[in-house]
Amino acid sequence: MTAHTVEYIRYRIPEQKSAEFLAAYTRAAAQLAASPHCVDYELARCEEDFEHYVLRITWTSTEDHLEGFRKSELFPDFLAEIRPYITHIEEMRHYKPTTVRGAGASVPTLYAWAGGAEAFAGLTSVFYDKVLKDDLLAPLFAHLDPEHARHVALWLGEVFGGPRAYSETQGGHGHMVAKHMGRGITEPQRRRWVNLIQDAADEAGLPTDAEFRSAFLAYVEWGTRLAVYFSGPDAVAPPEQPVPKWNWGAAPPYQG
Ligand code: HEM
Repeated sequence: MTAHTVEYIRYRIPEQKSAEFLAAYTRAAAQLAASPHCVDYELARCEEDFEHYVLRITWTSTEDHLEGFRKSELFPDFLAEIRPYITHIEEMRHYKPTTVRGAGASVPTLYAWAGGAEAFAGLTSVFYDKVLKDDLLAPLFAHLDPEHARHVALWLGEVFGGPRAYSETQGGHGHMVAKHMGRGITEPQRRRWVNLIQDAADEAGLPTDAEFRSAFLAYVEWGTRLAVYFSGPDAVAPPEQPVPKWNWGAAPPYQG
């Protein structure tokens, strides 16, 4: 369960009022957009019956909606726009999302886009060949488990939307974090890791499109900075949590 609350407001608006209703909500939406308590909103119109509309507003919590937004200086302007339509409301209630949620397959995962398990196995094989020849990194990996490259490939595959292979065979997020603890990774070593994995991505033939590589690098930046933190003297092991999931972010794949 997330803390977020989804408010659904169902309207039945007579056809002759629909243009002014939409215009009023277009203006009222400015107050939602300005509210730190509002996560997102969407007004949808029924395709089968044009008089039906559903407004979905995700609030940071029910209390934030009722005590935050409704008592904020944004609310009077919001209410002034929508007041004429209050009598047309058929339902206005708060809902809590359940665990049944997810994304469909209309956008391929980064894992599928990269080429699946084989692509990540190729990447980490090239990468650790480089690591073991590298002056800054080789000392850190002096006692490398021969299975290491394969484990990291499973990890990356899971992070990028592939099967839960690392969680199911290696022990999940906590196990991966523990592998870095006490290793005292320095910033120059982290940066070298970042550089070498990008060289390896080129050599292993991972896709070179801007969208894939920017998402890939964003994860590598995030993950390596966490690795440095967890390897340091002040690290506190996190509570057990699922392997992070990385997605395309602001630039989804170009599917011309
Ligand atoms: C996105 C960044 C990173 C990822 C995804 C990653 C992934 C992993 C994983 C999955 C393991 C455990 C392997 C296993 O279960 O056998 C591991 C271990 C390790 N990682 Fe990382 N790592 C990252 C960053 C770094 C960096 C920046 C360094 C050092 C410069 C580093 C050094 C190590 C070392 C020394 C081990 C232990 C190897 C051994 O077992 O001997 N990692 N890493």
